[in-house]
Amino acid sequence: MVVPPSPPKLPIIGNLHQLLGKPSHEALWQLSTEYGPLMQIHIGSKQFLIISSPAMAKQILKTQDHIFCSRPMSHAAQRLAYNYLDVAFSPQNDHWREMRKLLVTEFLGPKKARLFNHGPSWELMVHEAQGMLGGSLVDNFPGWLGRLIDQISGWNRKLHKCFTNLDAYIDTIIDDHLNQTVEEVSDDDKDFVHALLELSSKENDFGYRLTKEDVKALIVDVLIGGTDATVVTMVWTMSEIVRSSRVTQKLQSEIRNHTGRKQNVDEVDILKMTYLKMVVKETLRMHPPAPLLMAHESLSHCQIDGYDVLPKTSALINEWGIGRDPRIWGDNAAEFYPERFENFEVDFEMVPFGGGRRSCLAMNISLAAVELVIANLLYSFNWEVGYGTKNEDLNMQEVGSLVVRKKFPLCLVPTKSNWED
Ligand code: HEM
Repeated sequence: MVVPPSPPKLPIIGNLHQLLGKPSHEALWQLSTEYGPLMQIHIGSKQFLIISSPAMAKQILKTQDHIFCSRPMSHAAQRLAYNYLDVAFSPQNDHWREMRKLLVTEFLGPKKARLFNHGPSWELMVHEAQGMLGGSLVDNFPGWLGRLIDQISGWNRKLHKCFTNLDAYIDTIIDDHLNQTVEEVSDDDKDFVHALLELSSKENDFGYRLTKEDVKALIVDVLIGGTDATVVTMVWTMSEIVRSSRVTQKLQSEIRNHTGRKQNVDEVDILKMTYLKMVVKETLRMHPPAPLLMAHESLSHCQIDGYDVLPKTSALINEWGIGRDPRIWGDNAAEFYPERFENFEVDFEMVPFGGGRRSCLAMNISLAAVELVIANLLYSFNWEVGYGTKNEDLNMQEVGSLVVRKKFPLCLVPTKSNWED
């Protein structure tokens, strides 16, 4: 057996001590500069394969996708996703396949069911749930030690409270939908939850009838995974635009030229806006909302680049690090420069939506939503950071591990632009 290079580890904890004190994606990127693009680390008894180059990412997401298409089990995912009834956290199995097909047809298919209205309180709850999904010791230290630490540290109590709140919140979403009368909701008004509830009252086209728990688990995916990642991307995009007057001017003139004089920018106008697409792409290069994507677990033994990889190894692709690597993006890798995509054919250098069987199924609608929102914000308004801070000095600090967002909320002051005069 030839195992991938690995930093020296300590008894019991493995490499845990090398990840403390900074975000995991940063610590892992630093280690990879010493141990290479295919590195193995251990946290307790669990092994992880850390991927830090486009060539190795291609191995996981394409060449050996049939092997790395499962997800690791974790206590938080099991609890928050109703015992893996969802898509995102479910191991590879028949239920996952059914749910994924269903999400694609109901959420992204011709009905293109819109997102439901979350109300004001969802954000905090979602961030709390994402925090829980980042870490239970019992996942990496099975047995009495992990259980004891999770009990003493209060982690179990926290997970229970988080799940109870989330579950109650999802119940209210479902009840609100069930209480609407046929007259109140026209076909055009129906959203994703209406679509799911209809499917729980009859078999779908694939002969499967959704249970209430299935419906709840799919709402969790959209809430915890989808909506937040899309909003986070909008915030990073707007932040990068505002920081650069050059990008703002170039983008505003593209948006206004292609839209002409009307109330709003629409989906058809967007199709012609090539610079806007490059701006969003550049944002995702520098600020992928999921910096390590989601772990892909191997189903069987395989070889990558001459190294042996054992079954049940979790592969983490350091999208954040690859996106900032000067060996790929040149000396200006740290600069927000959307024009780089004029001459850059992206393959596995950028995979902010993952790839292969477990890729994000909402890539196209999410990109379209981000582009539409940004175009409308810049069409009629100019934006200032205000409060005595220059636009170029906007604070860009990050926070979070599963999803990385701006540490400080983005507060901007709009002024109506009179560009038409
Ligand atoms: C800008 C917005 C978004 C980004 C950057 C994003 C990113 C990702 C990433 C990195 C993954 C993991 C891919 C992998 O493991 O290879 C993923 C999976 C997933 N995403 Fe998204 N996502 C976004 C929006 C959405 C939305 C709006 C939905 C709503 C339906 C969604 C639903 C999912 C689901 C269900 C999965 C799991 C797929 C599977 O495991 O089979 N995402 N997404």
